[in-house]
This record gives sequence, structure tokens and C-alpha cells, in this order.
Amino acid sequence: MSELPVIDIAPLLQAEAADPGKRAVADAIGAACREHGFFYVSGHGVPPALIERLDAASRRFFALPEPVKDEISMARGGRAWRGFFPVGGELTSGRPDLKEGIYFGAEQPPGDLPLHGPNLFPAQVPELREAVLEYLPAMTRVGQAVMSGIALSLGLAEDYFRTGYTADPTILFRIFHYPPGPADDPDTWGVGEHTDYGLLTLLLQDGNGGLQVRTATGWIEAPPVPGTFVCNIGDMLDKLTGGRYRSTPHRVRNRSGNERLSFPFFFDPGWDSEVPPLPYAGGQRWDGQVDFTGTYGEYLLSKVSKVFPHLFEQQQL
Ligand SMILES: O=C(O)CCC(=O)C(=O)O
Ligand SMILES: [Fe+2]
Repeated sequence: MSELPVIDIAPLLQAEAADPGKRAVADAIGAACREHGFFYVSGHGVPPALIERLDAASRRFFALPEPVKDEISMARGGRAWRGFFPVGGELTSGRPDLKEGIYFGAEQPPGDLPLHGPNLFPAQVPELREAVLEYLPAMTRVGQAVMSGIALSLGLAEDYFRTGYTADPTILFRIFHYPPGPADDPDTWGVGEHTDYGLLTLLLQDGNGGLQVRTATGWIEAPPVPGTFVCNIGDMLDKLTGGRYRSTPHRVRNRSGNERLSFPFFFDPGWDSEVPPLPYAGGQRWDGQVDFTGTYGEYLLSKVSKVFPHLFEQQQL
């Protein structure tokens, strides 16, 4: 059993749901955000069959030989920042991670804007494209619903974010494969300790476990709970709330002996949006503010450059 709460967000997905139902969910979300900044989301409405298709297609992709996977390597994704990276290719806190993965974002036509453009999908696994393109809008809906609960919990109107700086959210989606690793090498992590940059992360993980969360009293596991996503607060929401809603460090080590897959979906402010302080609401002063000026896109670019320094130099973003 996990120490992190499971919150059924179904009322937040209903446009006409009675206020008291939404309010109770929002209160649970607010409490979880203040406690650990981590909770599980159930009642999210994403079909289990879609999740199964996504998982199966991803396993087929990662089982392909490396040269085939390299046909969609990030180097070919250019400034759009999409595609495959091999084990050790991504740095967290300056160290290579024991994972490989694929970066995706909202599917867009080619253009000059960094982190925007078409996704790279593997020709050998056509069903991956279908599953990802269905998953992104399904998760965007979940992201908006959780943000409506967060808005209510902050004393703001339910649609504060949805009609504001997440009206056209920045969506990043990744699929990670953690091969079974040297289980207890103290220096080797699937993902090293870090916090997430933005507003919300919604993580689908398979049954293998391995995600750990740093609490005031030490590291705890966030084990898989069937039918849920793990939701955690990013740095931006932490800053906006003056640290009341926590962006909590977490890390991954795959000790299962199996191939672990995870699917983090990042739900963040629009690329061109500025992120002003939250208004006075519900009798509460939200005196936090983000520590950057300019747009969310500029902030994100400065972060991503640290994770893939080589690519960043090549692409001259
Ligand atoms: O793979 C996981 O379980 C967590 C991944 C993660 O923390 C991230 O991508 O930010
Ligand atoms: Fe993370």
C-alpha cells in the first residue's frame, strides 16, 4: 500500500457536476498538494484499452534493434525536440540515466519554433502512432480536470487556468524504458533525483514499480496502483503558491528484474503565456511568483538545454 492518497477525479470531468462533489475532490487535491505534492488519480476516464495498446506498442518499439530505433533519433527531430534517445543519452542533475525513451509533443506541422513540430513515429510499429495521438488529447482532458480542482482548492474559479494560461497548454509526453539494472549500485539511477519544471505531471507506470518520492521523513515508494496515474506538482505551481503546494523530489530505480515502462505526460502553461502571480482568492494571499520573466516557452528552453547539452549545441536553439 502506498502512503499517497488515491483521489477519484470523476466529478471534475463533469461539466454539470454539483458543486459539493467538486469541492470535496478539490479539498482532497489541495491537502495532497500541501502534504507531499504527489497523489494518485482515479476516475480519469482514459480507456484501459487505450492504455493497453500504448503499452504493447511501446514494448514492441523498445525491443527493436538499436539501429532501427535510431531511425527516429532525436538528432533527426531537429528543433522540434522529438524522437528516440538511447540508454545513457539523457542527463538528470548532470548524470546519465539508465533509461532510453522517446520524446513527443503536440502533433504540429513543421516550423521554426523550437519544441514544436511533427512527432517522429517508428514505421515498424505503426500502432504506436495511433495510440500516442489518441493518448495526448485524452490526457489533456485529465490535465485540465486536475487543474480545475487545483483552482478550486486555491479559492479560484474552476476555469481560472483553463481560460487563462493553460487555455492552449504546452504538452510534452515521453515514453521511457528502464532495462533491468544493477539493482543496488548506489550511483546508478533510472532517473536521478529531480523535480519537474512545470505545473503538473501525470505519470502512467507499468506494474514493476521503482518510483520513489522524497518526504520530510525520508524516501517512500510510489508503487503502481492499477487504473490510476501518479500526479505530481511541478516547480511552477510550487513557486506560484509560495511553496504551499510542493514540487517534491523524486527518482526511479528499476529493481524488478523486468523491463519497466513509464509514460510521463507534462501539462504546462501555453508556450507564449506569461505566468503572473495568482490573485488574492478565498481569503488567502498567494504571494508566490515564478522566478523568471518572459514566456513559459523561454523558461522551458532554458531547462531542456541542460538535459541534452549536446543536442542543444547541435541544434543551436
Ligand atoms: O519514470 C518514472 O516513473 C518517473 C519519470 C519522471 O520523474 C519524469 O520523467 O520526470
Ligand atoms: Fe519527474
